[in-house]
Amino acid sequence: MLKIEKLVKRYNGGDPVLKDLDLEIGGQEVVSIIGSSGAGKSTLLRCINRLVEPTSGTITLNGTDLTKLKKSELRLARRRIGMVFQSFNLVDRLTVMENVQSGRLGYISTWAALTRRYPKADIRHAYELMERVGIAHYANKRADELSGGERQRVGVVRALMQQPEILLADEPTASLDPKTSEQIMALLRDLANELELPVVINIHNVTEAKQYTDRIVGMRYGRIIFDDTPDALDADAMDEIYAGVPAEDRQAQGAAA
Ligand SMILES: Nc1ncnc2c1ncn2[C@@H]1O[C@H](COP(=O)(O)OP(=O)(O)OP(=O)(O)O)[C@@H](O)[C@H]1O
Repeated sequence: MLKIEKLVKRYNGGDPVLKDLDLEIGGQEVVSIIGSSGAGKSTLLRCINRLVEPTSGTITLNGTDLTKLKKSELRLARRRIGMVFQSFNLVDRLTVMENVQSGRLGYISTWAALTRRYPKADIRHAYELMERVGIAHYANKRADELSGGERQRVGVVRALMQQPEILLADEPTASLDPKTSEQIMALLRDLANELELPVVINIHNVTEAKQYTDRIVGMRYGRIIFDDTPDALDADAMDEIYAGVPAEDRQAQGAAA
């Protein structure tokens, strides 16, 4: 269970970009966060793993208040939070297996990692996950030899290797073509169910959010103004979330649905 209470974020003492935000995410829910550019979606996601430091408020993951952790404790806590990125964030010159094993960095010794002496159990687990997402045959290929969709599958497996308690995905499909994008969304949804893992996806494409996620959180100016099932996201709710965004831009974001 992730519980966010009264979260505030100001960058450099400026106006708050997250304003007393409350949010609870539990179980194997797949939650999408939508909202126009600048609404605070990325800031919210990055506060959860403290890539961005919250100004005030609490973020509790299964009983641990992440906002109170010191640096050394934070390193351990970050293992519990998997992250998938828009630009995949792979090391191009490393193989798929090496990239995937970097998800274990918080668990194994630096020496083992540097010499690529991965524990047998980690190799077995990596193969299982790579099989599951369809990239096992690429284990020894360099990451930069893969397509975007394949690279994102590597990113997903790397995050799952951490055995996280929650998976955060920051616009995971924004760099992909529409068909591949749908495949990755379906994969995230299915993995959430199979692994009983909550997944939070920051996404611009509202059509995909509606199709592949259980719950939609709509943000505007640093506040949550919609939190409901995809069916409840009607034209009025869309107008409220995207007020002022020209219709053609909503269309471009898939937000016309
Ligand atoms: N490092 C930063 N320093 C100062 N201001 C920032 C920083 N990062 C984000 N902001 C500001 O915080 C606000 C929220 O930005 P954020 O990136 O969280 O929005 P978003 O909803 O994810 O937007 P997008 O969909 O365009 O990624 C914006 O006004 C942005 O300019």
